[in-house]
Amino acid sequence: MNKPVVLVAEELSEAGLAVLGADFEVRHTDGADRSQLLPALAEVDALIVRSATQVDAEAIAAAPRLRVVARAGVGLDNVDVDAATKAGVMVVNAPTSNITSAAEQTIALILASARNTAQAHAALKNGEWKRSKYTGVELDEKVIGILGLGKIGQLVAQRLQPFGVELIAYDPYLPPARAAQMGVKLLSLEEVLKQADFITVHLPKTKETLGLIGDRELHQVKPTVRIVNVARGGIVDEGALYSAIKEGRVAGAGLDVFSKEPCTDSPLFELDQVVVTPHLGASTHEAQEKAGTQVARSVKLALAGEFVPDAVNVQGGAVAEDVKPGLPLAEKLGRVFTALAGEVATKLNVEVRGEIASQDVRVIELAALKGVFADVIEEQVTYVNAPLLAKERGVEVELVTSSESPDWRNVVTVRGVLADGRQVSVSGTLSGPRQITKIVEVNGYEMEIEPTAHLCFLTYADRPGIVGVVGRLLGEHNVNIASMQVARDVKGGKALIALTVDSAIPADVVEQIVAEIGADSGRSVDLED
Ligand SMILES: NC(=O)C1=CN([C@@H]2O[C@H](COP(=O)(O)OP(=O)(O)OC[C@H]3O[C@@H](n4cnc5c(N)ncnc54)[C@H](O)[C@@H]3O)[C@@H](O)[C@H]2O)C=CC1
Ligand SMILES: O=C(O)C(=O)COP(=O)(O)O
Repeated sequence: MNKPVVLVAEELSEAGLAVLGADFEVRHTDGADRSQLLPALAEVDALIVRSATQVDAEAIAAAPRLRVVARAGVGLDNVDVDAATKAGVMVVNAPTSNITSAAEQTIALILASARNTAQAHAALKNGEWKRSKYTGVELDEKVIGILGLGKIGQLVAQRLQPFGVELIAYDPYLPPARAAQMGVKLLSLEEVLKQADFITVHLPKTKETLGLIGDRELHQVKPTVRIVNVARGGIVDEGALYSAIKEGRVAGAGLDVFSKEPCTDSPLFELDQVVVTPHLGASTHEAQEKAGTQVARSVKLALAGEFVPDAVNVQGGAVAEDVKPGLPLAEKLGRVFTALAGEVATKLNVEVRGEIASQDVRVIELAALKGVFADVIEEQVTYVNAPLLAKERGVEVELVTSSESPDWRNVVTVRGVLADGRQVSVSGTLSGPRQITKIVEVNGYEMEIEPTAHLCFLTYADRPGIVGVVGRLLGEHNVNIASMQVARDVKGGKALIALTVDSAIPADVVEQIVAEIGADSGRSVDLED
């Protein structure tokens, strides 16, 4: 069998490559070069990038086999997560891998900016001993304004505390009590701009944050303020920053990131008050080793079809061990449901009853949805896009849980209402020590059958002679019956035959059976080809 192909589009640590091991074919390309990237994507199952590769809708469309995009770092602004989700492609990052490195780089730039370290260094190496020109400022007793008090912002706050500073922050999504625990006062953006002697940016680049610190904001700051950006270029508008420094409205800046990268030519580089580094926040051996190994592990899990804790576009939390066996069961029930319904339901309930219901079972709902759409949609259906497919088709989905399960330890039911008001349901369980998958209910009829490769369900008016007719017709078409169960509500009422057979029953044979026994419905289900 061919090994899954992992395309590494930017530098990945040796440790990361080692985690991937020999089970994958690892290919390399230069992700920043579109003419290399796009053709290289044609056959890949996984793509690993850092910040220089644009994983946009065009790139995703160029990768029909792609199952996971892994960002060996934090920021996902170079990955079109919505386009990936639509295509059923999982997106993962390594959310803690480089945060210490980014925080340390921030401290370096704050201090370098306060003490003119880089400029003095360059001058001295150029033979100039200039002491008064490079007189700086202390951090002691200064007010530091942190924009974005998330993982990196918090590490920066911790590291600045011993300098004797006052910490304030702007982050409307963080509870003030959490900030207070860290000795940080949460304020409005305007207040932070007004009060801060240093401003350090730790926001993600989003529609809201792009240009957040622009001309208007830079007219509100103290003229002695120094601004450090180790987050993303463009959050602080570069043109506005240039004018503010030029006009003496801002004292200096430390920049690790730029609106367009690589950036080797910028008006900001002409200003002596500006110290710059070429996006080095995550460039330490430690961060790269962590980022590489974390994403390699995620890629392995994703390609093995397992739950990936760092996935950013899969709903639900971590999957408990005793919930995991329920996933293939729920997916099968979803497929049987759609085969029984013959159409996509307008309303779906995924019910989980029994011991596992006390856990987070949202992933069972996802698995059921994946099954529901698996045989009716051309594109790949995954845990990632299944909820989106339901939403696009206007299917209302609800997860119902209960710890009560009278007959079985755990039961999963997929129940739906069709456009004409009909109800369809199918329930299953994992039975015995070997956890054998069993269907235990179809449309209200109790039964116990194993959902093997080929199944058939017939509903009809209970009367003698039906089993014989079904057996004869299947025999005539060389379809061997593996098992058969008959269930009914009351004698002479509605009955259901559930069959497992050794080969797919052709559609015309099902029609013939339905016609001969006058069945209300006949549905064959093929879970494997
Ligand atoms: N220079 C470099 O090499 C590195 C840069 N980064 C950048 O740093 C950013 C922050 O990373 P983390 O702290 O790990 O992320 P995080 O998600 O832990 O923190 C971001 C914080 O920003 C806040 N926030 C989001 N949108 C906001 C808005 N519109 N207004 C105000 N606050 C908002 C959130 O509430 C959150 O607390 C990343 O998105 C990435 O772009 C990350 C690592 C290395
Ligand atoms: O992790 C991040 O968000 C970073 O900015 C680091 O980017 P990089 O992996 O060094 O290209």
